[in-house]
Order: sequence, then C-alpha cells, then structure tokens
Amino acid sequence: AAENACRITLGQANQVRPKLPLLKILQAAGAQGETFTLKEVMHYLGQYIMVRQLYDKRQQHMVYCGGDQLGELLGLESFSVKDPSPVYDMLKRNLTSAAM
Ligand SMILES: C[C@@H](c1ccc(Cl)cc1)n1cnc(-c2ccccc2)c1-c1c(C(=O)NCCN2CCN(C3CCCCC3)CC2)[nH]c2cc(Cl)ccc12
Repeated sequence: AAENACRITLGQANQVRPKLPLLKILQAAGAQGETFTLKEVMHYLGQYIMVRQLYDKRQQHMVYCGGDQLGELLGLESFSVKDPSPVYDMLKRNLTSAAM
C-alpha cells in the first residue's frame, strides 16, 4: 500500500553514493557496495583511521592524515575529532544522493 511504498522510498532516500576516492577509503575499511547511510560512512571512516593508525596514541582525539589518501580528500595534515566541520565539508564534496 501507499505507506509501504513511502517507507521503501524513505529507506532509500537516506542512502548516499560516495565518489570514487572516498569509496576506495571506505572499501579499505571493509565497506561493501556503493551506497551507504551517513552513519555507515562515518563508521567506516572511523574504522579506516583505526586500521591505518592515523590517530595519536596519546592524544586520541587527534588524527594525523597528512600523506594518507584521507588527508588528500580533507586537504588537511591533521584534525581533531572534536571539530567535525572539515569532515562534513569533505563529505559535501564527495557524497551524492543515491535516491536519484
Ligand atoms: C564521535 C565520533 C566522530 C564521528 C565523526 C566525526 Cl567527523 C568526528 C567524531 N568519534 C569519536 N572518536 C572517533 C575516533 C577517534 C580516533 C580514531 C577513530 C575514531 C570518532 C569517529 C568515528 C566513529 O565512528 N566513532 C565511533 C566511536 N569511536 C570512539 C573512539 N574509538 C577509538 C579512539 C582512539 C583509540 C581507539 C578507540 C573508536 C570508536 N568515525 C569517525 C570518522 C572520522 Cl573522519 C573522524 C572521527 C570518527
């Protein structure tokens, strides 16, 4: 019925499609497929930072991504997880809506 159709489209509506450079980073962290929720994108980016050991072991909120593809995408050598704005700016540039 209509509400089911609505739920199906809503389900699809919050999917995003990462552009290739970001998709490669997510896949390096174990992501499968080409469309994700924003929550999944953030999860895989966090996993990527952990697996590539880009965070400072002593100051664990600091991420040193210079020289890594993540740093290329962010245009940053480092950032603090306490200020997500550079990450959101990068996502705006590297995510398209998958609903289309
Ligand atoms: C609140 C959240 C966040 C989420 C988004 C943003 Cl833009 C900032 C901040 N967050 C808080 N600390 C982290 C973090 C810190 C160091 C290393 C890895 C992750 C995260 C990030 C997550 C995540 O999915 N976080 C789950 C719980 N984290 C706690 C921290 N844990 C580790 C901290 C370092 C030592 C080992 C555990 C991992 C699980 N995804 C991210 C992706 C990026 Cl581009 C940057 C940071 C994160």
